[in-house]
Amino acid sequence: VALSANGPVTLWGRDVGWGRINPRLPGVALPEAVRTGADLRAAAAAADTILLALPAQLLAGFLADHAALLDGKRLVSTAKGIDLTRLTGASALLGEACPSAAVAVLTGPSFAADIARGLPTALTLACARPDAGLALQHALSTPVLRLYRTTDVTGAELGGALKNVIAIAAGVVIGAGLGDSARAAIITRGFAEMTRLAVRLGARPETLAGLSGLGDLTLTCTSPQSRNFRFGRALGAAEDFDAATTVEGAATARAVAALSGRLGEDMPVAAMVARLADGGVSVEKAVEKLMSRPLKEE
Ligand SMILES: NC(=O)c1ccc[n+]([C@@H]2O[C@H](COP(=O)([O-])OP(=O)(O)OC[C@H]3O[C@@H](n4cnc5c(N)ncnc54)[C@H](O)[C@@H]3O)[C@@H](O)[C@H]2O)c1
Ligand SMILES: O=P(O)(O)OC[C@H](O)CO
Repeated sequence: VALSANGPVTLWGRDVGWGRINPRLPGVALPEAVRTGADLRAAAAAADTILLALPAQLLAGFLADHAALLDGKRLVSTAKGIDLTRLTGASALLGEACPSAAVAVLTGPSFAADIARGLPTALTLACARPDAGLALQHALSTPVLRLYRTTDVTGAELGGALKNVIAIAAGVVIGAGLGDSARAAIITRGFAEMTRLAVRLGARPETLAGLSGLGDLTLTCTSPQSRNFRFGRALGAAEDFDAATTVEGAATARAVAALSGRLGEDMPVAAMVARLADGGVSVEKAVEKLMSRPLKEE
């Protein structure tokens, strides 16, 4: 919807039979410049830039089926997670499956419903190739969608993935009635964890402090529009949660636990989210464990 401000857009999906209004975006009709129902092969062949809006845990499966159609294109992933099997982000999966493609990630604080309504939004466009990054920044920015550019793909991608884990923790805090002060603590200590792991994996710290890290962390930890926050809130309140809803932070917390073990990095909040999401610890015990860790310098 947003990108059609810049020219024709083809929307491909397995389930676009809903016509011009997606029931998941009520009140937003697709502009005329958006064409749906296309054959993927023909749509991919005609495109030079392709946005892939797939959850992180499903991207590898999609690429196994369709990578040949995508190679050589400018590929932009919106996924915010770490693949649990390979312990990598979307850019590595895309780079491996499509070696001749220019790979980028589009990330930052942005609810689909806000963007579709044309509300002003600022995002990070990360691409290791400066020329392709500059071209994408200009091709994908609109009067209400402002893209900032970086070559730090690792930092941008990890910020977007790790904020979902911390958002679950923030939701747990609110759902369990632990208060706004505790939420501020979990956001801040969570941000320290995010930065530590990302820098260890090659990210620049300033990327984590930008839209893709701190910006998206702030949004996701404070808004009930966030699925990750709502999932955590349900966990904290011992309420049911719709298992069909995509909650990237749950699988990513498990991936972070595996990565932190491999790297010897202490990630106490992420480790606790992984255990909470798996039902391996009660909220009371998780809080007690986090609060009784040895006292240390900030
Ligand atoms: N929804 C948002 O507001 C938002 C905002 C920014 C980033 N993101 C990120 O974008 C990614 C996708 O999010 P979403 O909200 O669209 O997820 P979603 O799970 O709600 O939708 C994903 C869509 O992908 C389809 N899909 C899954 N596997 C497929 C396959 N093999 N072939 C074709 N289609 C397939 C599903 O049918 C579904 O329609 C996530 O990583 C998310 O964190 C989402
Ligand atoms: O609904 P969430 O928690 O997946 O968050 C959506 C976007 O990542 C917010 O930037």
